[in-house]
Amino acid sequence: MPHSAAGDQAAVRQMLREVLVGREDPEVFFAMCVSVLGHQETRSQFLSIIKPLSTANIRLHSVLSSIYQEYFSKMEDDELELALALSLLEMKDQQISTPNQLSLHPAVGGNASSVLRNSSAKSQGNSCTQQEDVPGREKSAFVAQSMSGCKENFRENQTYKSTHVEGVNKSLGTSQALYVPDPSASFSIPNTASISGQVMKEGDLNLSKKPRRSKNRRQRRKAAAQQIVGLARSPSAPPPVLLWFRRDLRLCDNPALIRCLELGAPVIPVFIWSPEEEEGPGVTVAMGGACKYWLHQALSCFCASLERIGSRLIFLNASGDGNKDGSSLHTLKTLVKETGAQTVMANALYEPWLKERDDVVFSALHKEGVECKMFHSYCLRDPFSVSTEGVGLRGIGSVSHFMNCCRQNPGASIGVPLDPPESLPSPTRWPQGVPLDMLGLARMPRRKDGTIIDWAANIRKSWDFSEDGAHAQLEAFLHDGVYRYEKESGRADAPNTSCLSPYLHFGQLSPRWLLWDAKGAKCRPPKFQRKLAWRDLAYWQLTLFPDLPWESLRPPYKALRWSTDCHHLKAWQKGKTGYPLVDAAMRQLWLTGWMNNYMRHVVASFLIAYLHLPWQEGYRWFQDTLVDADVAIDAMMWQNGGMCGLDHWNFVMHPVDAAMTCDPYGSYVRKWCPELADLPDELIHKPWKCPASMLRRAGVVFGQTYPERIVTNLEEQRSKSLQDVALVRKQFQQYVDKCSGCDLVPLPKRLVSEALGLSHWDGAVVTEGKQFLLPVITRMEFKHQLEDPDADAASNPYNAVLKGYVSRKRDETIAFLNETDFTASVMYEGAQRQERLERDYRRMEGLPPAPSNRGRARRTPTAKDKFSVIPGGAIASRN
Ligand SMILES: Cc1cc2nc3c(=O)[nH]c(=O)nc-3n(C[C@H](O)[C@H](O)[C@H](O)COP(=O)(O)OP(=O)(O)OC[C@H]3O[C@@H](n4cnc5c(N)ncnc54)[C@H](O)[C@@H]3O)c2cc1C
Repeated sequence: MPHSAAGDQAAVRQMLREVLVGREDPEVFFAMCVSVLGHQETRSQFLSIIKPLSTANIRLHSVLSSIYQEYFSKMEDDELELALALSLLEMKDQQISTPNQLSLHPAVGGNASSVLRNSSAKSQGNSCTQQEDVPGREKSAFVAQSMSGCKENFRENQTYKSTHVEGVNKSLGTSQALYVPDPSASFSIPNTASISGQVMKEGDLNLSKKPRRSKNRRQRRKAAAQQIVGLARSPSAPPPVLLWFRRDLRLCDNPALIRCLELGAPVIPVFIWSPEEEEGPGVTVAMGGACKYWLHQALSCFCASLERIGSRLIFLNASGDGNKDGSSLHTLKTLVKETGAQTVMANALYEPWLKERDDVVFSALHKEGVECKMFHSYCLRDPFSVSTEGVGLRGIGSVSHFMNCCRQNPGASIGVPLDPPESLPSPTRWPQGVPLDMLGLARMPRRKDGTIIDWAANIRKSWDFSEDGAHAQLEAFLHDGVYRYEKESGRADAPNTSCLSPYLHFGQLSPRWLLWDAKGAKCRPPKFQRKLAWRDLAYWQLTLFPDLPWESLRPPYKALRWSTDCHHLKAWQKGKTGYPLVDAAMRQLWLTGWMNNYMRHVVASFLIAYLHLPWQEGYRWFQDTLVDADVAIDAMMWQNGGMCGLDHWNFVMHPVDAAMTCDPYGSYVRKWCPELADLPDELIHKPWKCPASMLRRAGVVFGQTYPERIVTNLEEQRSKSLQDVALVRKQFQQYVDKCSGCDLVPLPKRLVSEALGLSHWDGAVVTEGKQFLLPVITRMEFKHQLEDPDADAASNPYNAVLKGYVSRKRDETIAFLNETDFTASVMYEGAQRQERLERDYRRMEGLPPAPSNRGRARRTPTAKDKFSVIPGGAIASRN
């Protein structure tokens, strides 16, 4: 495709429209202009290109003008240095391009650096169609793509969707439709990350890098362009930057990482292991066994990713040799001295004790002349900036209230996900770290005979711990599970949820990236998108109530009579309660480090409402065994389940009724409790109802092959739980609102200030020790129970035990089925015996098998299937 200046300008205008609709950043756009038009032409034409904006979008016009001014106000010297750096880069690039590649694609002669430096270089006749065929030559393809008026190829390659935006086109003086790129469009990008005056290493050009999903290409182009801007701004070799990785183990959408690149300095990625700091002041079990194991694997994968882009990850143990105070601050100070770094960058964490640690570290380093920058990316909203202003406190704790707060006080925009860098400039000398194994994250216990107990073998089999694994999981979900998410995310027997929680927890996937992809997917269940709001809500609550992981928020509930039966606790932990659904879930947790949300509700209800064990026990076990154990989410959920959080679960899951809904054919139970595999579907969730002959045939012996139930009278247990709550509410009436009957919770100072309309906490108004009490969401059955604390649960009209069926009619049917299930099971057994005899007879006589009885064939569950519907009412609408 011949090159034309008109074509270049058209491509630039096209990009400008992208900026206007917010799909591209002004800085990126400017960098594109430089690469497409060249230095001189950008200098002479840029202002006229953006002129239409001076009336249509004054703000954007002024942003672009100032970028232009800043760039061209650089002194001659800077430009010379930049040119030198780029030509070194170009030389190196040519050296490592194999002759094969060049001869295969003779038309591809230039690269981004030469184009940047000299606009004439771009006229070497690149073709858009060549881009995918040129391994390691993406720079040229990128330039070709953005230039030459190659609109046809441009569209062809990118599957553009036509979206007409009249006003915008008008302001750009064109009648053309505005094209919005399909997120799945493919782009090639330049390999340009280097620092001025520093020769790139081979690894920096990343020729061998596994191509990422095509969906990312547009964004990768953006990051690369940002690097161009960075290059232009940092002409001399600066001291290295310490990039402090914590729970942001990813290359994609990592603001601190991209910001480092923009500085144009060598980057030293470090990871500091400091378990005491992680744990914080209370009992958080912030890094349980499964999490540590995941972290170890994730660090190993991330280290490999960094190596692929020419860098590495330095591991440091805060309490290692020579670091007596065992702090991250001490470790960083030492590192600053050793490397001469003058900047430290990181992405923020929001656990209050970690934020406090970070504040201390950054202010101490700052005092020593080190520039420190913290970026936000762990949640969609910075939890410290979410405010109730304009919304009030009514309904606090619910996700709807939280979303209202975010809507009312939007704060900084969520923005567009950032692309991964293609390379990372490395320092001339790396500091010394320790091997990853030395952090002791994946250390396994040993038996007396010295052999290792590899408890993580199944976890290893179940997960891909890498960032690529996260993206593959996301993609798989958006192609399949997402279509069933809205109605069937509660199914235990089908993978209908995203299984992304550990990746989100360790920052291998950013919530913004997830949101962006979920919004771009064909099927966008609002329920799924709300899940990310739940996640943010948990962090917000933790910032408001730092005691969340260990102390009940509702004061009376601290006095609840909890059971101390450690046998029950052990049985629950090991999946030996005698209730197949609970056992299956707890065994899945132990073996894989995960279970879905519905199952977490089931086992939590069982622990709290039926075993009366304190919610903190559940929280701690989850923290130790979940690979996604997250102090904020786990604590919020267990507090709510434990009846003392800001919100109440308005339901209790019955271990058998829930099973009929989430595992109607028993396949989930068969998988995790194989000793029950031969029981029929109808009775697999209640083996104690099986006739002895059936148990015998299935090889089930209670107390031997499968445990006896640890509690038998569930209704009685439930009533006791309800009565206990009524008792403490009666005892601590000062925490029950007389008008509404709701529980009252002491408000944290931050919320008091907001309620009083103070923009900052004012010590003079909100005095220490003075409690402000707020009525919070309270279960109807608790309010009712207060009238007659000794009444049993069955007589409470608001009884929160979910039957697992949507309508009353269904409930009645099931009640009937429950009553008759023994008779039914005996009849079923008779029919099966008949079938077996017939089968044996035919086999003996050499007859073909009997044609299958169509009426009996197992149906594939559908949305209309009574078992396919997750419980309605409370849980469906609340999640
Ligand atoms: C008692 C209990 C304890 C829990 N402990 C944790 C925990 O330690 N860590 C954890 O990540 N989740 C926890 N959850 C929430 C939820 O069960 C998991 O996030 C979910 O099962 C993870 O699977 P997924 O990625 O397939 O979820 P999806 O349904 O696909 O949701 C996508 C993402 O949204 C977020 N999310 C989903 N549900 C919730 C929720 N209720 N609250 C906050 N964020 C949510 C998670 O990050 C999840 O990965 C807990 C739930 C309960 C009932």
